[in-house]
Amino acid sequence: MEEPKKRNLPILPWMRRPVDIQQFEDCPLGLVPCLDQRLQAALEKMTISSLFPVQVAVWLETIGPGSFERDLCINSPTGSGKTLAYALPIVQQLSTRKISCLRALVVLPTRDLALQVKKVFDAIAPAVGLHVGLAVGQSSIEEEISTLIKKPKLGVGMSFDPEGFQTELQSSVDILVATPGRLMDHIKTTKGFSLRHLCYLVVDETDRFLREEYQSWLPTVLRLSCPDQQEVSSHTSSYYFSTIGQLRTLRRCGVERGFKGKMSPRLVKLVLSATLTQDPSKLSQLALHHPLFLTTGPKRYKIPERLESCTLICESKMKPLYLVALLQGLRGEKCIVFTSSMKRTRRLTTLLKFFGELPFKISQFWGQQRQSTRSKTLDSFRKGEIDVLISSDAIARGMDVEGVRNVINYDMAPYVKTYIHRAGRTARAGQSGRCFTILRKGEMKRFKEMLQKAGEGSCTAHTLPADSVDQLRPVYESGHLKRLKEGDLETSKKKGMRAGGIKRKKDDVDVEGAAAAGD
Ligand SMILES: Nc1ncnc2c1ncn2[C@@H]1O[C@H](COP(=O)(O)OP(=O)(O)OP(=O)(O)O)[C@@H](O)[C@H]1O
Repeated sequence: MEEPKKRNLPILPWMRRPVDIQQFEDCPLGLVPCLDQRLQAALEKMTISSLFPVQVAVWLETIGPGSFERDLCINSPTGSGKTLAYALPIVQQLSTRKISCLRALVVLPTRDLALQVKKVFDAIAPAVGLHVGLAVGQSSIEEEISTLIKKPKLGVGMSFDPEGFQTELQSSVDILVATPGRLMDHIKTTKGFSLRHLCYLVVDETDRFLREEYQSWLPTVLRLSCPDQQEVSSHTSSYYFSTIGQLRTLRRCGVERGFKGKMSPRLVKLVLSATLTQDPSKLSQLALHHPLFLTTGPKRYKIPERLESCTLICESKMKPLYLVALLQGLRGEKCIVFTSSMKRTRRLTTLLKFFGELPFKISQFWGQQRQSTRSKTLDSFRKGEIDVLISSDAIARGMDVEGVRNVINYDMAPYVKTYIHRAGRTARAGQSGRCFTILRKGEMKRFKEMLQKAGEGSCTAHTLPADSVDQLRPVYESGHLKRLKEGDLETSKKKGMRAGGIKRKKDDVDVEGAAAAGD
C-alpha cells in the first residue's frame, strides 16, 4: 500500500517552540510537588514509586505553576505513561469538589481502550472519594444508565418517572470514560445526562478521532459543555469555535462551575497521542485554548528507547514457515503478530493450527469479534494462558499488556504511524522489546524509509537457525496450504449459500489503517 502523498502543511506557531519532555527525569513520588497523600498511597499500591518524565511535565503544567491555564497537546512515545499523565492531575484537581456531577470526560476510540483507561482511574479516583463511570457500546444501556445517573429518593407509593425528574436527576459519576458512539447515545437519550459542569475533556489517541467519521461527537461535546453556548447549533459551532471561541478568554476561577451567579471556568482540554497530528485543519476542530505543545525530542516521532527493530526477509509464500520458525526460536515469549486485515488474521490462525503441536499457545483478536470474546482473549493473554496473539490492527493502539516481549509484523505496516503503534505494544514503561518485520526483498527500501520517518535509524537483520525453516517445509508443502485452501473454499461456499448468492462485503482492514494514513 502506497503511503499517501504528503501535503506541505504549515506548522502552527504554538507547535514551533514546544516543551521538550526529554528535559524531565523520573521523579520519586515523595518529591512530586503538592501530590495528595491519598493519591501517593494509591500509586504506591499500584507499585508505582516515581512519575515518568511525561507525567512530571504534565503535572507541572496542571497542578504545578501551569495550573491548567492552557490546553495541552501531548506527543509522547508509546508506553511512556500518558494515561496516568492526565488521570493523576485531573483526579487531584477534582478531589476537592463538593457536589458530585460529571466534571471530566475521557474519550477513547475503542471499547478495549476505554476499559483499560477506566481501570487506571479506578485505581486512584476512589482514594479521594471520586466515582468513575464507563460508557461503551455492546453493553446494556439501561444498566449503564443506572450506574451513571442517581435516581431520586421516592416516597412510599411514588414511581420513578424520568420525564418528571429531568431537572433533579444527578450524575453518579465525577469522571466518565467513554467511546464516541455510546457517549452520543447518552447525550441524545439519557435523562439527566449533562455535560454542562464539564471541566476537563481528554481526547486520547487524538489522531484517530480527527477523522471524518468520528467528527460529530466533538462539536456536540464542545457545545454542550459550554453552558452559555448551548444554543449554538452544531452546524455553526465549528465556525464559531474556530474564530470567536479562540479569541474569547473565559477566566478561570476557583469556584465550582455552572452554579448560579458564579463565573464558569473554561473547559480544559488535554489531547494526546504517540503520533499527534500537526495538521492545522484537524487540530482546529478541537478549538484549543492557548495550546501548549509538549513533545519528546526534536523529531516528529519517537519510538521507545529500548525497542529494537529487526527484519526477516523471505519469499511471500514462505512467510508462514518463517513465522513458525521465528516463534519457535522465541520459545514461548509473549508475542503479538500483526496482519493487515481481519480475514488474514483468521486465516493465519487457522494455518498455524494445521501445524499441529507447536510449543506455544495461540489465539486471535480482531475488531468485529464480540466484546466478551475480545475481553476474554485479552484476559488470557494478560494472564499468560496465551503466548502468541494473532491480531489485526484492532489492538495496535494503546493496548497495554504487560510482558509482551516481541511484536511481529507478519504483514508490513502500511504507514509509519501504524508501525509506531504496533511496535509500541512492546518495550513499554522502560522495558526492552523487539519488533520483527517479515519482508519480501522488494519491500526493504520502503521499510527502511518508513523506519527513518519513525525516528529509527537502524534495524537488525534477524537470522533463523539454518535448518529451522527446512524442517517445517515438507509437512507444510504436503498438506497445510492445500487444507487451508480447501477450508477457505468450503467456508465461502457456505457463506455464499447463506447470503443467497449475494456477494460478501469486502473484508476490511481493521480500524487502524485509514486512521494512520493522514497527516
Ligand atoms: N510512573 C510509572 N511507574 C511505573 N509504571 C508506570 C508508570 N506510569 C505508567 N506506568 C505503566 O506504563 C505502562 C504504559 O503506560 P500507558 O498505557 O499509559 O502508556 P501510553 O503512553 O499511553 O502508551 P500508548 O501510546 O501505547 O497508549 C502501563 O503498564 C503503566 O501501568
